[in-house]
Amino acid sequence: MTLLHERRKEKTLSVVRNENWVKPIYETNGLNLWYGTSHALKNIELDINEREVTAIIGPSGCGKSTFLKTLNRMVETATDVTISGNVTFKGNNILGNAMPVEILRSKVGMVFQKPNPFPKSIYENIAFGPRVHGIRNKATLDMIVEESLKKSALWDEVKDRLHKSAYGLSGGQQQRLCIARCLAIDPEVILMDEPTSALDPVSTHKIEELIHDIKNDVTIAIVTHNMQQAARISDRTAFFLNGEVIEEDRTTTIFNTPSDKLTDDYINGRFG
Ligand SMILES: Nc1ncnc2c1ncn2[C@@H]1O[C@H](COP(=O)(O)OP(=O)(O)OP(=O)(O)O)[C@@H](O)[C@H]1O
Repeated sequence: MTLLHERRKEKTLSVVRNENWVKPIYETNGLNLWYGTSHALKNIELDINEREVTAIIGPSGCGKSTFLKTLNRMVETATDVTISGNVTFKGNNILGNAMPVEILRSKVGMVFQKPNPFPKSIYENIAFGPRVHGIRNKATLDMIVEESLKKSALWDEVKDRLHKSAYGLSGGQQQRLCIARCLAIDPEVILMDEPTSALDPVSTHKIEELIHDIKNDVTIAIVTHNMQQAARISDRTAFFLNGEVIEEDRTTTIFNTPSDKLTDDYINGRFG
């Protein structure tokens, strides 16, 4: 039995005993993924707990983004991808069309490394998702736009230019706009793939504060190469290496007393 399997068993027992009770929103069991013949994810057993921030760390090419994208079915449908195992969202299997992509993505937002606002106004970027979900009333849309921009700490900076192009915003503001766009559909989860790697330290700090502010309402899984960032913002951390989860635990444990030497070596900069 691997360390992870032992941990899972321990966790199940502690849930049964109601100790350190956590509720996974995503559960992955025996998840394997191949790009052609290249085995990118190997027997992943990793939960994402509700209303926690889970950091996914590991060296380049170890499968972090592939895992994250699997959670909203972004890779599974690509040509030449083979996938096996289970991924459940709130107890329901999401793989193989078991849950339509539109339903899943109405609950799970995604933020990428490079901000990707639509070529529309700031207002229209935020109103787009709610409109797709059938909201037409202007007063309601105005309220959603304002609330989403306030939650993403952007309102004060853009309230006088809501109908100007989103492309006129700085990179950091665009990234907060993309987070606001996710928040506008009232998601249960936001998946973030290196959301600050293209940003300066001040913008990075604002995004980290934003993550801290919204984490009571929304579950966050974040891929990051920045160890300090993972330590600062996450509750749990999973360390990936060569397509496997080597170790996952409370972030304080991973950074202070990791169980696996590989984790220790990675977080202390001895490789990767
Ligand atoms: N579309 C694809 N087709 C073929 N191979 C892919 C594809 N996407 C990723 N891979 C391969 O799968 C492996 C995992 O890639 P992935 O992008 O998930 O790693 P990562 O840990 O996120 O890397 P990075 O930190 O550099 O972004 C790598 O070997 C990569 O080359």
